[in-house]
Amino acid sequence: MTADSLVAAAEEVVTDEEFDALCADPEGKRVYVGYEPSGVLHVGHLITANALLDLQAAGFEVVVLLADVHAYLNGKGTFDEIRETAERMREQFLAYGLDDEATEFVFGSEFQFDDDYVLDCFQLATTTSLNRSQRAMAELQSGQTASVGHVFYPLMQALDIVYLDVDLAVGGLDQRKVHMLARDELPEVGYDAPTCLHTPIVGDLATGEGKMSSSEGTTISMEDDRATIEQKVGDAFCPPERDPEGDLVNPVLELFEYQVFPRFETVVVERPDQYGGDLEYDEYEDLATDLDSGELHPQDAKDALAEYLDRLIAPGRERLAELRA
Ligand SMILES: N[C@@H](Cc1ccc(O)cc1)C(=O)O
Repeated sequence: MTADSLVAAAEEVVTDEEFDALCADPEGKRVYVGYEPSGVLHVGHLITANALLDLQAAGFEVVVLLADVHAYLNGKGTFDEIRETAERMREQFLAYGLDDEATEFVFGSEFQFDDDYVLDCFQLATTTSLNRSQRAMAELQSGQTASVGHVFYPLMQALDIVYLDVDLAVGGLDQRKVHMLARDELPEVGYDAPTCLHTPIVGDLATGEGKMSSSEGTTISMEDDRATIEQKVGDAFCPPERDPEGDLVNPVLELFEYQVFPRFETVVVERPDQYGGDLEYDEYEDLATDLDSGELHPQDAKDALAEYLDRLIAPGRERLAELRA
């Protein structure tokens, strides 16, 4: 089994050999993703969640870290607020399809205040340079001056991998520097270097630039109703042809590639008979090629994307509504 066949939306694994060895015998192997609690899941969360679903299906044990202490260190609110948000996040992950029985949800605060953890963290603080830790964090908070909390953050993230007894650390490509720090620095304090898997980052929906995020620009969240999804996707940047240089990112295609095709066997683009009738795709590449050639009109692609995103999000959206009622 390879990274590509196992996790449909993996951008890279570090290293291939280590990952292949884990996949050859996933029994009892643990994978995790950590999330700073946020009240509403959005596409960024869902892409890593897809990787977890794939790995769960392949036989890995899945751990979801609700990183309450990290969110606190990152200035995301009072500790009580963060804990409450984490609980809502858990509900939405389950509604999205993670198996309740097979998924272990852990709050960071359950183990990050233990004496051994804290002492290890301080030891890592003595062996890791300030510069390295700050650089690892820089990706996460663009333009922000690092606080002392921000340089403890990556050290703790590295130690989480050890204390959660994780074999494979999963995260978006933006977690790469933290994971590389973990690979280099954990052995300095006597622990193994973790194997890592990184999922792609989807560009902003409206412009295709940068990273789709909930704090800036346009993303799709689990709160969005059908009409909102249609409107956001309808307004999305979707150049009719792919850019051979690869500089122009098409977020509509990215969502098909990383979000829709990994979760559906076939994608049907509905079209009235006078425009050639329905199109059916088993593979992302075929859809992208048809968009390039003009066989598939961007508007029809967008309508189909809205339909499939809505199907993915609906159970979590309903769960959110129940929690609020
Ligand atoms: N750094 C992750 C959150 C995280 C925190 C702790 C971890 O162990 C793992 C992940 C993010 O930006 O969302």
